[in-house]
Amino acid sequence: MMTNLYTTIQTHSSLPDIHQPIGLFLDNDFVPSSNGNKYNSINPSTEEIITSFYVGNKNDVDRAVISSRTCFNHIWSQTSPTERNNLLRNLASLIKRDRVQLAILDCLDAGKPYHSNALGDIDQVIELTHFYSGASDKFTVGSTVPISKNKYCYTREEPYGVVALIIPWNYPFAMACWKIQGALAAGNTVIIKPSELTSLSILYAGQLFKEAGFPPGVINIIPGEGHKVGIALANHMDVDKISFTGSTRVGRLIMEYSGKSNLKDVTLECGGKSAAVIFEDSDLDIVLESVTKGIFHNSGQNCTANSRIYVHESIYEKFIDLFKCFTRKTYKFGSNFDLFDKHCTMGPVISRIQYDKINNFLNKKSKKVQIITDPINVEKGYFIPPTIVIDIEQTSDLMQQEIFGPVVCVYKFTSYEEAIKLTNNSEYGLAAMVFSNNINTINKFIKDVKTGTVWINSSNDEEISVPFGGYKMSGIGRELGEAGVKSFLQTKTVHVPIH
Ligand SMILES: NC(=O)C1=CN([C@@H]2O[C@H](COP(=O)(O)OP(=O)(O)OC[C@H]3O[C@@H](n4cnc5c(N)ncnc54)[C@H](O)[C@@H]3O)[C@@H](O)[C@H]2O)C=CC1
Ligand code: BAL
Repeated sequence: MMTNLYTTIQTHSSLPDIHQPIGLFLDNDFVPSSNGNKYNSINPSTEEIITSFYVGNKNDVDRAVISSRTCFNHIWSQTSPTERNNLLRNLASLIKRDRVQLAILDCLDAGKPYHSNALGDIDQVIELTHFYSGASDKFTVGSTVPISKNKYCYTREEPYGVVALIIPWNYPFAMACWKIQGALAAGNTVIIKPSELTSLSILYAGQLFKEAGFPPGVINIIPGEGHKVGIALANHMDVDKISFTGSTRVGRLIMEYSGKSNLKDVTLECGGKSAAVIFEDSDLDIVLESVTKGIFHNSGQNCTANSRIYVHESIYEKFIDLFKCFTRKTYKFGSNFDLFDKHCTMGPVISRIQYDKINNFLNKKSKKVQIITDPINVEKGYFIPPTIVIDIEQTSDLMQQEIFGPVVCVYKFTSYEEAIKLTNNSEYGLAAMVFSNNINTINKFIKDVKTGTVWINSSNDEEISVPFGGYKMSGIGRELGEAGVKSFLQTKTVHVPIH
């Protein structure tokens, strides 16, 4: 019997149907998994099945590693930086050509409002791919070190070889490309495991990698569950490097798997509980625009979401009133909760599990805590309205744990010293936002805060050309910019005598 490896996904009549691959992408072909197992993709706004797709297992991971290793040894390691740059440039054009299809898939699969979120995610990837299409001969250079009149040393920056990439569901296509493009520019072959919740856009992109001209085995895509495919990749003795984005809980496991297998290099982008600190001299229009986007964009499912807000006591009441109004005006579910509605700026959260987890956080709050939200009436879908929590204790779970939903805790402070102490009182250290018109306050905050990113009078306006990553338990290493290529290179030192 012929195995069907494609399906057609239909959306609105004004949008194209999608010719969707549903197999594993191995050696530039879509193939069934070795045991034939499939997983359903659920639309979080309707709870309906979009399609089902093949999910891999340890055998499929072994096949993928052999393919990636063979390709690395015999083909990809022989390519020049210019050839790699050209292939990435082709890829950028193809992603641009199929921007709408990719945005539709992330909209359906991850519940992203099509106009206000999904298209923007793909646009970021187009920019990123252009950026990295000039990277192979620029961010891969070593250095020359003078030693003495009889000797110098130089370093070569070399790819690891086979790298495994494990990504989450909050930005399905973007998170995949943040890693893939950098790893390829550095000259590695890659095996990517998307989240089992959101595998469609990266599978679709398998066709684009092939069309762009990447040889078979440069990019293999093995969808599947973390406890099967993820573990098999992280434990594999012939995977040279692993780059992971997701929860801190799983990030710790990835380190363990590396330690217990071949000590593969590890990059981790994990959780966050980022604080926005609003001083009394800040511009409240800028504050409102920034912190609402910083928590409610993508339904709060951002590792850098400003899920804690500390406000100076002198403007606290005023801020709460304005914040409520601005949120009501700006973050709206589409009419009939339709993600394709032009006015939709807020979607559901990803899954029933996340929906229950977020509601549990809210239900477990202590009596004195107040929740400001507008209840919604919806029959289907994992919709949680924007939720502002006040009168909350700094030590509570809501304040300390990553909720990963449209929930923000607001707390008042009286002095700079208290504000910075509260900000740094977190096991995470991904990002912080400071709002003030006083350059001295800002400079002091930048120096004192223990986070990998600081936004000044803004929040979550990402730039693909600068490093991104966390202090403390938010991770190890950096992505994006030059760092996003360097993290996929290892250094070889050469000692050169001069006789
Ligand atoms: N910082 C971030 O970007 C993200 C943070 N999270 C946090 O994690 C919480 C739980 O979300 P999950 O989807 O369960 O995240 P997760 O960390 O379990 O999943 C992320 C990726 O890791 C894989 N994975 C899971 N267990 C694995 C294992 N033992 N070995 C190897 N790979 C494994 C998953 O299949 C997925 O591809 C969220 O509520 C949020 O707090 C989730 C997604 C992204
Ligand atoms: N905006 C992409 C990374 C994150 O916030 O999860």
